[in-house]
Amino acid sequence: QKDTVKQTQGPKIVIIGAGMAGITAAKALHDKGYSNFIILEGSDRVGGRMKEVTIGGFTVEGGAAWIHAGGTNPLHLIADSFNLSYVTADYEDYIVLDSKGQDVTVDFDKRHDQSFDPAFKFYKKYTKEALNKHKSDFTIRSALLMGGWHPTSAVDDVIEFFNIDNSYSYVPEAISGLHAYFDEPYEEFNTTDDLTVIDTRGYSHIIRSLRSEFLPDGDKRLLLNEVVTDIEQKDGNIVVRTKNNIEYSADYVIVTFSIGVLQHDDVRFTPPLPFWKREAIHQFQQALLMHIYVQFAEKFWDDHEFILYASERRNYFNIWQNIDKTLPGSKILQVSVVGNEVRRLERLSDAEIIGELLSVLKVMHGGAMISMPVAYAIPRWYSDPLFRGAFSNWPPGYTLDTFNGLQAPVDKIYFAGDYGDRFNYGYVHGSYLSALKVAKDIDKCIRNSKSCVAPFRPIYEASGCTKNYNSKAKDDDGSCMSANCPISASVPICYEKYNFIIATVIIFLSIMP
Ligand SMILES: Cc1cc2nc3c(=O)[nH]c(=O)nc-3n(C[C@H](O)[C@H](O)[C@H](O)COP(=O)(O)OP(=O)(O)OC[C@H]3O[C@@H](n4cnc5c(N)ncnc54)[C@H](O)[C@@H]3O)c2cc1C
Repeated sequence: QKDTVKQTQGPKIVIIGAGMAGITAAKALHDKGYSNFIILEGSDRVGGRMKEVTIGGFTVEGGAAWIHAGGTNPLHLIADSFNLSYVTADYEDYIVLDSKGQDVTVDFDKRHDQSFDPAFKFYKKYTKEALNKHKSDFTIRSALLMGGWHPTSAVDDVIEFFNIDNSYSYVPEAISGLHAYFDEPYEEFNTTDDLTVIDTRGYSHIIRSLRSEFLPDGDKRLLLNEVVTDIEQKDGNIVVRTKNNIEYSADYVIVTFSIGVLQHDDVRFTPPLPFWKREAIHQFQQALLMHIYVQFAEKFWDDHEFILYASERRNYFNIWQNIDKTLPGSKILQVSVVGNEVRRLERLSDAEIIGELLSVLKVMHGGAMISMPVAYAIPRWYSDPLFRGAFSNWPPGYTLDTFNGLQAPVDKIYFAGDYGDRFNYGYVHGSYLSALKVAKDIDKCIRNSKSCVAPFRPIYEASGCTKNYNSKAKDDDGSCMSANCPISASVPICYEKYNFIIATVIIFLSIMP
């Protein structure tokens, strides 16, 4: 079965993925007058990493759960237009328990206010200065150390975890100091609020609502269960092939699957993506995060919104959220796990995970007997080949130039997703903003070929090899590329081209008396 979708009106655009980015891009193109697009989605639903799960009759969020930075955030405005229910998250409403079940909130607050907070403020100030002075990147850990924060106890660890790992799903050693934005989204959208979604229709209600504004139910331009395996550029055309062995031809392709999927090479690009693009993809990060939900017959825990566990082992079931507070009567607890711990847990069986959780809850509650949960939900994003993790993150040393390469199209293949906005990466609204930009770029390009995004060329190539640079060069065909050029040379020279001159000079010198 080959290419059953015929070109009807305007250039053919294939959008891969029906999460926030894919649906937003399709809607933006529709709003600009394009109808000849299709959306290929590998799973059986619209929504991507916004996915509700039902536990004991209550709807909770297995993926994205918050609108980070409400205010004038366009996502917040969209949520309101579709009457999404949410409450403002209260990060000040917490209790801290240690491994003897003692309430150590006072110690937590003291260490936080006297030592962590001043160091964190130093970090933020230092970042602004470092950006202004074009200093090189550093890790959050190094800035905290410079600010005088030296964690030495389990309480210190949980202070750090709640404030940093909990936002970025990475340890402070593995997050870019220059580009980890703590304040910027809130300044941009004039707010201090994060909004916790509590809608029985799920957070993904807003994607389905956006979709229904331009794609009626049953519209053949949205195809579910179509896992793309290949994207091939052939004779000026792009062929998108799926696991079902169907080929879709396209003039433009918008890739919206996660940076994790791109990194795992689940989709083969022919010819392979250029080296600068592969660098940009593989050097970025896909953070790992797991929200595990457990429902009990009786509520035995504290009423605070967050219950923090000052565990002797860092990143071991440290952050518990009291869902009973936001969904009264649900008797549900949620625990967040990040990073390598997610890799370990996703390999365990549900029973093993629940066993570990119960042991921790028992310790936190002073050895109390805790009965088995009546229901649970354990979403596994990392091991799902359609996601390969939770959200994108900026690693230390990753430059703005490389980030620009991450956004750049490769010929007529465009990339949109939560890695697509400098100040809002990793968020649902990052995907939204990125998709709007890509739709605009494609529209401009279609209307006037001179307005297409200029081919990306990394700075390191531009500085080393200007005259003889060949953008079509392949990595291994011996063509004149940056790798063959002295990066810091004031006069760019590519060795291959000048090999014969060098050889001639050597022969001449060797035969000189
Ligand atoms: C546990 C967790 C918690 C999070 N918490 C928050 C939060 O509170 N707030 C927030 O703003 N963000 C949060 N995020 C991040 C947020 O969910 C994502 O940034 C956002 O949903 C990404 O949308 P997207 O459309 O770019 O990508 P996706 O939602 O991943 O959509 C891409 C789509 O592509 C499909 N796909 C993948 N591979 C293929 C293929 N080969 N062929 C066809 N289709 C394919 C996928 O099935 C998917 O539907 C969280 C994520 C997770 C997992």
